[in-house]
Amino acid sequence: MDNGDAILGSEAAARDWIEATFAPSAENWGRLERFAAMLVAESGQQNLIAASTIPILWVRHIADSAQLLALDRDRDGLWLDLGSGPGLPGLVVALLSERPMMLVESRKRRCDFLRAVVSELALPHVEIIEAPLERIETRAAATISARAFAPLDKLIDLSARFSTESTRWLLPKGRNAVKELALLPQAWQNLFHVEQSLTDADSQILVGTGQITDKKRGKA
Ligand SMILES: C[S@@+](CC[C@H](N)C(=O)[O-])C[C@H]1O[C@@H](n2cnc3c(N)ncnc32)[C@H](O)[C@@H]1O
Repeated sequence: MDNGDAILGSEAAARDWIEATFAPSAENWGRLERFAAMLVAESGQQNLIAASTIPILWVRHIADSAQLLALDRDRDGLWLDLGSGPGLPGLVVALLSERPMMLVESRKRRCDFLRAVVSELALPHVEIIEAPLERIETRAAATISARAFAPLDKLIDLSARFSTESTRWLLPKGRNAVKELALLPQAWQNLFHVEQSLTDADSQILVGTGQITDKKRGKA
């Protein structure tokens, strides 16, 4: 992916991009369609996605999530999705790859939805942790994603303990990506670069590699 790639401007373009990029089997396409339908249906019951985004679900949520997997291809190991909500991006990634996926979400009702999807779509590689991130056991994550979870500084404070030297950070940050990055200590900034979002011309994704420690913040 580079800045020359076109922005996905329609639902058809989003589906085509997913097809071309991940070549999902017919069974996995069916699962992805089912997840999309469950997401729309459940949005009538609880506040999962903005109603205005339902007509553009494949661009705004499905491809927007899938593009993170495209930034982390050919790697394996635990993927930790923080503040997963209805499974964005975590469940989309889990539907397009076999990476072990851990979804961390503190709200019970959202976790009920996640459990319903995992059960109906039979996704044994997905684990749902219903708890505040602050309270979960530390484990080494190969990839950490977080979409609309917290301001960058807070997000990193909460999640640094899951990182190792090889952790890939995938943090969609909308139009404030560069500004938020600039507020971090320089040594932390150095781990990241900025990728253009494929789904929104105004949005960017912070992509990083490495362990974040207090030493890099400048503390002893
Ligand atoms: C704005 S939503 C975004 C959900 C999803 N990532 C998306 O992009 O649609 C943020 C989610 O983070 C969850 N959350 C907030 N603080 C949390 C914490 N400390 N630990 C775990 N989940 C948290 C909320 O319950 C909510 O579902």
